[in-house]
Amino acid sequence: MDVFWHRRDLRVADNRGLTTATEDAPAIPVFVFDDEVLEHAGPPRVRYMLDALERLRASYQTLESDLLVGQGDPRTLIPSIAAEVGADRVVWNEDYSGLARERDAEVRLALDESGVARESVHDAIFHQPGSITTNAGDPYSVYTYFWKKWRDREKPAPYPTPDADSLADAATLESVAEAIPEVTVGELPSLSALGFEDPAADVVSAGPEAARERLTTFCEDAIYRYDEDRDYPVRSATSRLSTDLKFGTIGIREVYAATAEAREGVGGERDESVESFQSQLAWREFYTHVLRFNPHVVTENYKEYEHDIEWRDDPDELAAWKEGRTGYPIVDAGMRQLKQEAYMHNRVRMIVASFLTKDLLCDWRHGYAHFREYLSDHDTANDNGGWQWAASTGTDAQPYFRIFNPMTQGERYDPDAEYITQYVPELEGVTANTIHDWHEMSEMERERVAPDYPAPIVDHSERREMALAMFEAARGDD
Ligand SMILES: Cc1cc2nc3c(=O)[nH]c(=O)nc-3n(C[C@H](O)[C@H](O)[C@H](O)COP(=O)(O)OP(=O)(O)OC[C@H]3O[C@@H](n4cnc5c(N)ncnc54)[C@H](O)[C@@H]3O)c2cc1C
Repeated sequence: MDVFWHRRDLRVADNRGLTTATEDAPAIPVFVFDDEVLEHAGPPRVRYMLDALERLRASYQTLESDLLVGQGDPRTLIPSIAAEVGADRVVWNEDYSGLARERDAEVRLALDESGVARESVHDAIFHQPGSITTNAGDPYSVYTYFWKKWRDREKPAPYPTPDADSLADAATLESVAEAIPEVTVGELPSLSALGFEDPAADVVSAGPEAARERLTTFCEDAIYRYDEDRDYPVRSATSRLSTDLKFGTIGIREVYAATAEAREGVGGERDESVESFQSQLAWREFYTHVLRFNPHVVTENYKEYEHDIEWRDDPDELAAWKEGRTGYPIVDAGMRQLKQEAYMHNRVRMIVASFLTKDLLCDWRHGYAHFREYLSDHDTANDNGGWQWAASTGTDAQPYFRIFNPMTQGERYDPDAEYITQYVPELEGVTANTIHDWHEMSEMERERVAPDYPAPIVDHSERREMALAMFEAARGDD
């Protein structure tokens, strides 16, 4: 018998590790609530994860099996479970963050000591770290070159769902749960038992069925206007699959296969649009590779500057940003979408991140920590990549003087201020032109049209100059 250890792959379909584990012998599926991982989690993600686990268990039940659920340290629990069932092998899918890799190395060691074979496979991404490199064999630091190679590599088809015969029966799982006190059959702790409050946000529905529905709906229509519409937050032109991909409730091969099918027989702009979506999947893999080879980026700048960047870090300005009351409408709308939906549109993520780092001159680590707490799709690699890109400390090929103007960004990507007024009710009924001119209006005018909405907390042009000076000092420019 093999043990299959679920982590960020909460599904039975298109799961490479599960296919590997069920190849020669029936497998016993296990999930462990790891205290160390939970320390870094936020309520929206734990909510999604518990719901996804509920559905994972149901999938196993329809296959006449069940899910073993443990709580504690996988370094001891996984070897105990393996010993209890006399496992030939423990199998899992790779996780690429530094914390996960350290833990997995220790689990490997413990299994080696107890003489149980173990195997980990690459599942979450198509092309494993180290497989797409420069001609000199180094990992890419520039996305464009990475993308070209990623695009041209063959993409494997989805793995099949295992059948009932390839899984341990429920009675076998019961006997393990009876023998190990930290393990139950499928019993999931409540959010509060795990130390989390109910999230205030409306978290996206969890599990493979919901993910598949999002994928199907996206591939019917929005994928063909993705290239043109993806930057406009009100146009609903993106897939909303990020939380599903983070928890692996849908496999990357299944996602890609659906996009490849959508591409068949279409030409011109529709074809380009599908490719544009596929290139976002490549960004996800690019940042995974960056994190794998640079685990320090979680806390340190990816890019080296001559001197430390002297961030300003004003606590009141940071609080105004977090609460969505900076007086820059598109920024405030984004920050409020985050709190309401545990999600924010990509264009707006770029705008709020640029605003925090380049207008408030606040260290990207504060923004990253806030996103980590509130996003349901927080993913160390993507979140960190996004923040460091915006802060000019990351892999961006553009230099530090890429500074978004929050007013023109709002005007360009939300011309009718529909997104803004959806999340900033104080501006309801105010014309789009007035909203986009908010920074130029007199105090009296602002008071007249929207008395409850704040004046801009900083002057963008002044702050832009300060940001340039801050980066030039860090570069050691005269
Ligand atoms: C400051 C900042 C923080 C971010 N934090 C995260 C995060 O924690 N988790 C996360 O998944 N994405 C993050 N992103 C990337 C991007 O904003 C989200 O992936 C996207 O908005 C999710 O919506 P979607 O699923 O509808 O995306 P779609 O546009 O439909 O894209 C499909 C998938 O491709 C991947 N993807 C898309 N854009 C990117 C990107 N720029 N970088 C990496 N992967 C991408 C995601 O898995 C996404 O689900 C961040 C971006 C920025 C600028």
